[in-house]
Amino acid sequence: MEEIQSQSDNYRSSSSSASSPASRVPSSNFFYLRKPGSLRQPISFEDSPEWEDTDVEVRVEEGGDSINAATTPASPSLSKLNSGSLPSPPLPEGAAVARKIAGASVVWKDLTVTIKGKRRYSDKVVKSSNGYALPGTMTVIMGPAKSGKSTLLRAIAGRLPHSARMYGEVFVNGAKSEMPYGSYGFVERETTLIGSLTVREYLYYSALLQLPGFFCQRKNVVEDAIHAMSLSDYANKLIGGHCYMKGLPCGERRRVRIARELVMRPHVLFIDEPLYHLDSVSALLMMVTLKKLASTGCTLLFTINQSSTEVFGLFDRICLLSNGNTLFFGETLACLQHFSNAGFPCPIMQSPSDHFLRAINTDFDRIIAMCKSWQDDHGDFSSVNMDTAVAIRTLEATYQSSADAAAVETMILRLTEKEGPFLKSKGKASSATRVAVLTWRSLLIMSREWKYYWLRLILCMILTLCVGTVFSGLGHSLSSVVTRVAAIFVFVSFNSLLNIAGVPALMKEIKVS
Ligand SMILES: Nc1ncnc2c1ncn2[C@@H]1O[C@H](COP(=O)(O)OP(=O)(O)OP(=O)(O)O)[C@@H](O)[C@H]1O
Repeated sequence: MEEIQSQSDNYRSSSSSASSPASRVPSSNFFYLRKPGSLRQPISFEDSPEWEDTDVEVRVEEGGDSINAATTPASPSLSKLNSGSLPSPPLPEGAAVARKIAGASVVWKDLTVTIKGKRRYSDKVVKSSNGYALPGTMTVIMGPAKSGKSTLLRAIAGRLPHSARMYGEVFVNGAKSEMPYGSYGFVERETTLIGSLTVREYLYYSALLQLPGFFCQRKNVVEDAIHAMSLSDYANKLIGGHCYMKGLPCGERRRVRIARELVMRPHVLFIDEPLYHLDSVSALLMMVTLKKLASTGCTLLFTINQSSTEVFGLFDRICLLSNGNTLFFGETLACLQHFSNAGFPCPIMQSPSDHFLRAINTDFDRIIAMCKSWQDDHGDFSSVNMDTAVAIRTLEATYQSSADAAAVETMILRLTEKEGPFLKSKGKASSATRVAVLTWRSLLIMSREWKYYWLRLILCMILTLCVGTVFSGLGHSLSSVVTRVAAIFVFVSFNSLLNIAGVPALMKEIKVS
């Protein structure tokens, strides 16, 4: 402990400015952070009056904060869906309504995950993690690469691979049951999109494949999803990105993937790395859009490797992981205070997320060792002048004995002491509908891609001729050459036909749903 203390002091003195830890926590204005304890979202399902899966129209004042009030244009669908409540007075034309989704409280307790390698189960990838995500909030799992972020997210969502073993408990609305189909959405880091459909078409066909009911009812959920993900400007554009078609920008493609899950109107949305490969502007736009979505009541839980200061300021709670260990869980501003208390105050002008990851990412040790001679000549190029392993141990020990950890336990107890309403399954599209959609969509795609289809077919024929020549040159009999060539021809053209028709992507969708 003495070693830790001396290292902490060493770190403190090497940091760029300000001596007292408390004074190092930047003002909320600087980091766009709200004050600790100022979250006013419902803390459990009981506090969420709109539990049933209905929409509530809320008048939005003109000039209201667009981040804090998600608005959708008044549409007949909303009033129809709201039929269980008293009829509301007609809204003026063009008036905006804020849509309320009943989020669900998600709690994970003592969650540990091991993954089976070639022979045996690995060391723990996630170790005794505790935390919770509440309706109307954004909770982020942050940490360096390979720290177990995606594994924790998958474990909470019940999406671990078969090779993984999970210990501990996950509660949804206080109950230990699995989340039924359609009550939650999970957005993978990379999912296949069908390039020759427009955004609207893609979402429409996804809705048809995923939801039961009539075709016309899907239009409303699709329009809502487009609006929620700020995709209105791209709704009629081709997704593209293959067969020489110009694709949508990376940020919009990510938002389309999220919108695809939103057509189910999930209570909880899990997203693995929503900012993956996004530049800073697209990342901010993505986060503002997600913040808007969270403000409608949905519970958002996602992983992030790193973020800018502005983006960091939008998060409500943070779960900081390093090598599977939870170094902090709580409100974002409290995390800054936690680092400060442990002796790692965030230097002025440094992004909190950069600072956290700098302090806990062991890869930096290697870089510093590599640059040692250069560093001697040019002074310290890093604000953290301390063994990362020691920093991790210090932060973990400080967190375990902190009031933050105790507060998390109390909150978990509160959220799990009573079972709330179970989430209901949304039902599935019938097999007949799926077959019809598959056929119709494949025909549509082929009609759009026939040019590329024939191009591939011609390429296949050239390839076949070349292969045939090689075989003939090797002295095979004519009949066997013809047979082989025909087999290759059929195989390659069938394969390209399937690819073009978007069948693999569709099969994946059916499998997931
Ligand atoms: N299916 C799997 N099979 C074997 N090992 C796995 C599997 N999934 C994860 N791991 C291992 O678990 C550890 C944590 O992986 P995980 O993907 O959860 O980390 P991460 O923080 O999300 O990393 P990144 O940001 O790089 O994706 C890694 O060492 C990884 O190799």
